[in-house]
Amino acid sequence: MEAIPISFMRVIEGSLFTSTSPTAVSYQDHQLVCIDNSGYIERIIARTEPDFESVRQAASRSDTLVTLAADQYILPGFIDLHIHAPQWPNAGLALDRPLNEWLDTYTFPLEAKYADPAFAKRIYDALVSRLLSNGTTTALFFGTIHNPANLELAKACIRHGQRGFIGKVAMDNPKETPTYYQDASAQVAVEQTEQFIQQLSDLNRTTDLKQTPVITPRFVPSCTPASLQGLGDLAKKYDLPVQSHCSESDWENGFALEHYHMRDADVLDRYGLLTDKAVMAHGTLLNEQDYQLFKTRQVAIAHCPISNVYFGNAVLPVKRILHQQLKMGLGTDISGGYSPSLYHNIRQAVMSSRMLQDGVDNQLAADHRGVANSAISAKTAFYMATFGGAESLHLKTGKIAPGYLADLQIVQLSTHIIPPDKDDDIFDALLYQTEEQDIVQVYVQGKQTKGEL
Ligand SMILES: Nc1nc2[nH]cnc2c(=O)[nH]1
Repeated sequence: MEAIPISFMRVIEGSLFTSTSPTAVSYQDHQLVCIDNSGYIERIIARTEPDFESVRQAASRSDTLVTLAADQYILPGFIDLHIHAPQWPNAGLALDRPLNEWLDTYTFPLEAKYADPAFAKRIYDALVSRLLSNGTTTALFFGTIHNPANLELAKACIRHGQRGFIGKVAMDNPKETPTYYQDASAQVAVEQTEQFIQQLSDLNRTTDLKQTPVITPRFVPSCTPASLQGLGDLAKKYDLPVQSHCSESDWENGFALEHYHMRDADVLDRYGLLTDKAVMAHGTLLNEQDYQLFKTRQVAIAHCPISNVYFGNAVLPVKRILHQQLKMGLGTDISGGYSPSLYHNIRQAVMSSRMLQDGVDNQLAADHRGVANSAISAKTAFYMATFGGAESLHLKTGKIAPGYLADLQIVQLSTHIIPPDKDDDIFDALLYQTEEQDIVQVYVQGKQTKGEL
């Protein structure tokens, strides 16, 4: 009996790299990545398998075959685990100011402009397409306090084909937020968060690419105990992800100690905001006790290495934290970080970790200068940008394997006149050299969002 040909939505023929652990990457030469009609990878067929040729020919006949050039590679799409969508127009501005001054003079005045949904639509359209163009297939976004603008962000994600996790920002503490940009009360902050949950649920009825609402207390200083409590209750009621900033700076750490006589993480925990679906940005000043709390609650950390150079007051000890098996992904933190590219953040994560290991004060003896055993490899940074982020968001993506969502980027290694021949060298060259123009195609749930359509 003749085998019934299986029809795939798309078949991509090429070589791929995917993480297998926080320190290892697998290279698979010349495969067929077969994507089913729901956007999942159904099979990966090696050239040595008996039906490689028949599947390839069937895909070619049905015009669903994409064949890569010899210098192109398939990588998982990246997950930006911390990004402030409204801050995109400020990328690169005022990074020499301290965090609280930067917020007051640059960030809050810009975010207040999103009271105008037309302004929001213009910026969010530009941002979402730029992120996809940089290989980011999923993003965990902070929005603003305004729901019409937050809905524009969700609609931009759907229009361009990006998976968004989106938070209506809650900030109701009148002492730490400007009158022109604050929730009128804790009740308003919580009610509008709940309203946004309903609005996204309605919007999701119109699309296969679901957008997820996220409970988003900006950070402890901008919220009152009443809003923190109300938001913790909502997270439980709807079983939703939570995002906030935690121990990002000495100032933020000091605020919790002064006002609550507790550590920043303990304040969030008191109000039920540290859950297994919580993602806390930065954490540069978390201590060993905080790591234990995060481990117990299964909280993830969004490491934002470029931003941390400006606002973090310390280098996050990524290797130590991953060693304790905490979940961790990578974020751009636009506009605390100036770049929309997770490639740039991968590089900075490696560089910062090496500076942590060697130390920075040249007047100290070598054995007192740094923190031993801190350097991470590009493989570890890649793991965070892919599988680490996916795991933090409970998503079946970030890996190229059967059963995973086909969120993929096709990258061209065009910069080397003499291309490296070892897999490890090709991988490093890709991570260190890729810029936006080298990402030739991007797929989210198997649907193409960048490249010739
Ligand atoms: N980096 C950063 N930290 C914050 N803490 C509170 N708000 C912000 C923000 O917008 N960016």
